[in-house]
Amino acid sequence: MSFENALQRHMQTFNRLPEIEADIRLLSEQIAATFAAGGKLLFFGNGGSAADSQHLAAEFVIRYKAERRALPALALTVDSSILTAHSNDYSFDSVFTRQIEALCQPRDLVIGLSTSGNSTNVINAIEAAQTIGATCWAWTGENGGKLTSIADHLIQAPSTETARIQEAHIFIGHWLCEEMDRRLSTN
Ligand SMILES: O=C(CO)[C@@H](O)[C@H](O)[C@H](O)[C@H](O)COP(=O)(O)O
Ligand SMILES: [Zn+2]
Repeated sequence: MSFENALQRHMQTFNRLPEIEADIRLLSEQIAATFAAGGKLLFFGNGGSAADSQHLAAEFVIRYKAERRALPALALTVDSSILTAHSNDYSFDSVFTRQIEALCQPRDLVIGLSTSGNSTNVINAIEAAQTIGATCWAWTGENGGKLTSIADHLIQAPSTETARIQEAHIFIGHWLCEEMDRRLSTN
């Protein structure tokens, strides 16, 4: 794909983000309510979405732009001992499920990122979190895959291309951080 073509596809995806603005705003309200109630955010995904998970968890725990209190968020993609022990002894399909069982509480909000919507370890972890009673969001592409019929709520980035979907996901994540700064800023 040429540079111009990639940029055009990126712009097309971003121009369509207002189509899902209501979903993004609902998530923002739910995240604020989760923090207010003493709950935490749990992020997970594979590959680029694993990177997005830890990137966003860090923004909440450390800071985005404004000074505000530390916000509780965890990425289930970062502990190499947990990831390797579970995958070696059990299965990669349940690598996030085990951590959900250990860490997730009913008042938490779970965000599983999967551009295809079909990654088994993401699906299994969302189902485990639903059993616990947490609120479960899936961030996918516009097709949404299997997660469309499983997650409680969806952010369906308006593209079918993995890279463009990931670019939209990180934009949405940053806007959510922006919103938490606006609500909780102390300066
Ligand atoms: O970053 C990329 C592609 O841009 C890849 O690492 C990509 O995230 C991986 O292939 C993932 O395994 C794809 O999984 P998913 O998004 O379909 O759940
Ligand atoms: Zn990537």
